[in-house]
Amino acid sequence: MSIEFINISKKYGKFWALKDINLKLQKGKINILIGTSGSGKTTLLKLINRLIDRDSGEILINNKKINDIDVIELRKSMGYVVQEIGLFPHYTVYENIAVVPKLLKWDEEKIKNRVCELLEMVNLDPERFMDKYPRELSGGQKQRIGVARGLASDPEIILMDEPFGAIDPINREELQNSFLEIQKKIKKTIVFVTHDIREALKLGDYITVMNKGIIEGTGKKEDIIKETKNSFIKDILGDFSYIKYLEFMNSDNKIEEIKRIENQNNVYEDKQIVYSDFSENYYFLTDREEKFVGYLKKEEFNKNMKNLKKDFIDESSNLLEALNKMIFNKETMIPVLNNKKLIGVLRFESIIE
Ligand SMILES: Nc1ncnc2c1ncn2[C@@H]1O[C@H](COP(=O)(O)OP(=O)(O)OP(=O)(O)O)[C@@H](O)[C@H]1O
Repeated sequence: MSIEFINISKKYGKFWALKDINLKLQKGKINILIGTSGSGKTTLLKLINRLIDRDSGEILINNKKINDIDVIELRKSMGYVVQEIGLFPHYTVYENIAVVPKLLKWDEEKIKNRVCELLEMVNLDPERFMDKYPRELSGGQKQRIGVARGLASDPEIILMDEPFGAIDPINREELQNSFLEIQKKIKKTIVFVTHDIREALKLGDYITVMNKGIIEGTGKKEDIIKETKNSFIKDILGDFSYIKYLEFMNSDNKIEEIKRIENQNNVYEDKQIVYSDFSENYYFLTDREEKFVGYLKKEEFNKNMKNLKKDFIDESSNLLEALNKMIFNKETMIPVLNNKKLIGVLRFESIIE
């Protein structure tokens, strides 16, 4: 579901918390709102589920004005995860997660299945945790329950206000990783407030940078990273050099195809298949199941297999890992695997383009 803000303004007394905001958030993506303290991020987020009402302008969800939707229905249709977690202390983990499904009058069997599924999704054993009370959980575990609760009714939109803000760095990293794994499966429209640039770059597909109630810039993460004109955005990015950003980007659309060299079959060992890159600088060997074995420069092929290089990156690796391996191997490309199978190569040129 897309979310669109049209000429949205919000005043607290005489103070303009949001000034004429025009913004479209992307369906099925993680949309980050980042900015300095007091820039209006939380206000913008809470306008979406009408915890706060706008003074002027319209917010559209799937082209429908949210002020035309019953406010309770609107809230039931969205997940909401906040930093303070807000778990009910006298409810068990099960009861906390089941709040919205119960409001939606799901039958008990369906709720139970959903709670178990969600606990597994956030890496907590349902048997062990279902009947615990919030006071029996660590901060990181509570936050996982908070995320599970936000996802409970399988809403299309999930609003997250610094959900990992209060967690120590190690647990935070782990939670962010699980969250990315979950989002890969569920592909929800997520609006995620943070003031942590690392978190924004790690999690965001799209990033909106806010400052004093206005939007300084919005766009795909890759484009925000390359921003050179807006000094506020440059300041937010801080002393991150381009090489550091590579850690937050993956090889997605940069993988180059390879071609199978039919007549080279069995040249080396009868169990292997040969591929090359399109410019035929390298030859790649796989076994009969197409599992990667190694690669060589073309001129070395058939000569000396002891020079066979075995390094590769996984499709999900970030570009910094890829670059590291290239430098280590003194090569300008690295094979890319998915599930041990060779799917292409990544070149140095495509990292810097
Ligand atoms: N209920 C309120 N009454 C008066 N002023 C408010 C109220 N809520 C927020 N503000 C002010 O509006 C501005 C924007 O607040 P908001 O919470 O949206 O900022 P934020 O970007 O989320 O900040 P932070 O990162 O510190 O949470 C701030 O200056 C804040 O003091």
